[in-house]
This record gives sequence, structure tokens and C-alpha cells, in this order.
Amino acid sequence: MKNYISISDIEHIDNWILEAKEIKRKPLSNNHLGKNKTLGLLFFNSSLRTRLSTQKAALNLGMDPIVMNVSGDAWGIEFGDGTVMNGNTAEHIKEAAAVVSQYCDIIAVRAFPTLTDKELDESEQILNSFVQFASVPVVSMESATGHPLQGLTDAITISENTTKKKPKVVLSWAPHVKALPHAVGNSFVQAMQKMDVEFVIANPEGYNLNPEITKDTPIYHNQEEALKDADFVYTKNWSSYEDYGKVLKTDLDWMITKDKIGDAKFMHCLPVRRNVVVEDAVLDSDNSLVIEQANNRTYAAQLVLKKILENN
Ligand SMILES: NCCC[C@H](NC(=O)CCC(=O)O)C(=O)O
Ligand SMILES: NC(=O)OP(=O)(O)O
Repeated sequence: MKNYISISDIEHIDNWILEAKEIKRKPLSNNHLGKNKTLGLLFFNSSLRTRLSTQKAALNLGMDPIVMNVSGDAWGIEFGDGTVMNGNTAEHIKEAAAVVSQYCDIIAVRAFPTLTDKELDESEQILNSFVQFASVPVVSMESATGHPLQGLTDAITISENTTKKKPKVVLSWAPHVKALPHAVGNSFVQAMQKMDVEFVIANPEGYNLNPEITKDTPIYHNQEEALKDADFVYTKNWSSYEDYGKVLKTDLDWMITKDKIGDAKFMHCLPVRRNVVVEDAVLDSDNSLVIEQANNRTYAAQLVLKKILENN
């Protein structure tokens, strides 16, 4: 594997999960693989988990991580081809990606969508420009349309916590005050489609994710019906995809409550807004897996970095 930019870069998810569990058991067993190698982490957006767990993964492999908040700290980067750069951007991605490639053996990038320009977001301009102009492998730390390190983490977490051969997993939309990206939802859908689970999506009308991603996964507009007999309830808000980037529903009808999910395990990528997305009683219960998910971010990232280091 050269780059890790989508869940579709995972060939056999069951093998990846087994390998991630092995890494979790012995996190330092490959601590020479990354010796004298540098991981560059470039953030165009905020992060707590991704920023720390990806560095931790690099350290476990013996790599040296270096981190930069691109927005604000670096020169404004131009992505357009042939642009006359007489505006606010000071250097082109062609130079920026080539230069960072001199300092780093792997480049990891976080770049959220605009949520106003669907075509631009779907072109994955920032991530794909790094893939195009960097001379070293590139890892997505959440891009406009996907968060594959999170999707891999979630697959590992479900595999660790299931008591059934084929559990029922529900991805339920939940309310939020802001317009949020589709990336986490998309990658979770793609990860579940690769696993042996009974998987359904619940979201209000007007909130269907990109049909090219959901494919034939059943979509319910009745949350109660979807949640029936669920073993895992994965919750996430996203803005409308059809009415791109819009918030169409602001009441709390779809908030996840203890009453709604019963004994099902609760999952969320974090950060989560308490008593908007999910009530305290769920997050504070033994059925919440959110801290375990955050822990597994390290092992998912470590597996991805290990595979890239082994191939390059
Ligand atoms: N990396 C995990 C989620 C990141 C982002 N959440 C957010 O922006 C939440 C912000 C807030 O609650 O204000 C998202 O939904 O894609
Ligand atoms: N889940 C996740 O990606 O968290 P951060 O946005 O804090 O990195």
C-alpha cells in the first residue's frame, strides 16, 4: 500500500483487524521499523484524537513525528492550476508538497470540506493535490469526504466488542447545532459494508448520505424501527447531502437516549456535544464505547503506518 486515503485501500478488513489487535497486544513489537523516519502531520483543521493518536502510533513504530497547523501558521497555499497568484495565497501546492516531501517520509493531512461547494469537496482538492505533488506516501487524517482512520478504528472496536457472529449495527444520524461533514458517516458505511454485520442507516428525510456510498445499505427514516434489536448504535450528525451543507432539522427528536437504545453498545467518533447528540445517561453508562474507540485510533494509525513503512 502506498497511500491510505479511503476505506477502499483496505483489501481484507478481517486480516487488518487481526493485525491491529496483535499491534494492540504488543504495541512496541515493531519499534525499529520507523527508525530514522519522519512522519509529517499537517492540519488544516482542529483535532484532539487524530493529532495525538497518530503521533503516538508513529512513536510506537520508532518514527519521529513533526506537526504543523497549516491554517494560520503556514503561508496560504494555492491549489488552482495556472492561477495568477496576486491574491491572498503565497505559495503553490506544487512547491509546498515537494518541499514537505524533503523533510518527511510519510505525510498525513487533515482537510475538511467547505460544505458550500459540493463539486470542490468531492474533488478532494487538498488531499489529492498532496497525493499528486508529494513524492512520499500520503495518509488521510480526515478529508472532505472520508475519515478512513476512524472507519478502521470503528471496525476494530466492533470486532472486539461483539458477542455475536453477525451483530446488528445501526448508524443513526443525530441533531447538532452546526453544519458538519459527511466524512465520518461515509467511512463508517464503507467499513461496515466490508464486514460481516447486519448494517442499517437511520436518518431523517433530506439527510440521506451520498447514494454512491450507501449503495444498497437499507436506509430508515423511522429511527425507532431502525434501532430495534440493535447491538451497536453508531451515532453521528451530518449536514444534508442533497441540499448540500444545509441544516434542515434543529429539534432534538433524534437525540440518542438510554430509552431508545436499551442495552446496545453506543459508539461515536468524538468530539460529541452532550445532551444534543446523545444524553449524559448513555455516555456515562457502561455501554458507551467512545473512550475505547479513541484508544483504538492509535492502533489503527499504527497498522496503516506499518503497512506503508513495510512497502516503501
Ligand atoms: N474528527 C471527528 C469529527 C470532526 C468533525 N466534527 C466537528 O466538526 C464537531 C464540531 C463541533 O461540535 O463544534 C466532523 O463532524 O467531521
Ligand atoms: N475522532 C476524531 O477524528 O477526533 P479529532 O477530530 O479530535 O481528531
